[in-house]
Amino acid sequence: MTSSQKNRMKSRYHNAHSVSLCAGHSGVTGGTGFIGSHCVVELIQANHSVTVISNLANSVSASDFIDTLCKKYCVKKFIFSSSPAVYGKPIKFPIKEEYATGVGITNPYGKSKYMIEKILNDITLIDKEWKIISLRYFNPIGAHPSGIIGENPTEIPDQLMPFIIQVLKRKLPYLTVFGNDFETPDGTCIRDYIHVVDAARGHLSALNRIANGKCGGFEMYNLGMGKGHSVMEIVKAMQYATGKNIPIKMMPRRLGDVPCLCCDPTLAAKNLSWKTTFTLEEMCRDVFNWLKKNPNGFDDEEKQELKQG
Ligand SMILES: CC(=O)N[C@H]1[C@@H](OP(=O)(O)OP(=O)(O)OC[C@H]2O[C@@H](n3ccc(=O)[nH]c3=O)[C@H](O)[C@@H]2O)O[C@H](CO)[C@H](O)[C@@H]1O
Repeated sequence: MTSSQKNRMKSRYHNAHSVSLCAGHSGVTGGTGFIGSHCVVELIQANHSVTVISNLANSVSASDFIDTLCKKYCVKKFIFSSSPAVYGKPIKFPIKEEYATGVGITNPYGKSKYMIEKILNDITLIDKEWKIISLRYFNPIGAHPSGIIGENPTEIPDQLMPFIIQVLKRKLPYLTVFGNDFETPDGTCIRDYIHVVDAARGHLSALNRIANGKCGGFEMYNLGMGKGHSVMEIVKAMQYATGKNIPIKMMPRRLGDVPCLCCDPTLAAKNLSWKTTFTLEEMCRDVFNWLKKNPNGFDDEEKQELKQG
């Protein structure tokens, strides 16, 4: 991997973790791209092998994206980075793609994902040239097993694993556990965690489906292990992987958190020939490996590269 390729992967990782999962797709044939979360947009432009990454936060709406960017670059086939948040507060588990979306969504993030999915679905109904796969990936954690790419939180993170990383780095004194009174075995929320490499593989599988002409229009897939782990199980697994104590402080529930989000990944297995390959232990192992190799995140490497000119 050249240094510029590595930098591109890194910048995607910094922009939004969902977009980072797209790393390594620049070899994909033209006309295919991704819309990541937080309005980070990547287009892989037909024939020119040009990757345009624009952080368009707050400056572009979904309809602007379609009307201007997609039409301008002739991109009618892409992967949309969606979220299980579109399911709102599901009543049945594990969650299947056919379950209702849009009902009881507890946060604006989930609402925007839901609305964009609806717009994209409509587009594929009107114009059959559009082929869009929406990937609802559950909770991606981990790092590349090489230890070259990993999560590098710079501020106080909102999400669980980045927060634990900051505690392990002693940048934060303890992990705040949001609620231990949920209707789950240990009272803490259950999520379906997947390794970032599995999530990246899911993108490749989805791209292959589109490239092979098998995508019927707008399709959506759950990317998850099909097995949930509670916040306390994640803490214990990280303690085991690192051999370090992770201090915790119990706090009230966080607004919008649902007790359990755990998927049925059968459809992805059937249509995308995709399933997870990493265990929770391996996710934690790779986070720790990344941390050991990069105690200052990307900072040291960037300084080194600057020195070398
Ligand atoms: C509301 C929201 O934006 N949901 C997104 C968030 O899901 P989640 O809200 O499930 O992810 P998260 O990592 O923020 O939280 C996971 C679990 O850990 C708990 N927790 C989290 C942080 C912390 O400091 N302490 C703590 O206890 C939290 O209450 C939850 O039960 O991220 C996912 C990807 O990773 C998806 O993109 C979800 O759509």
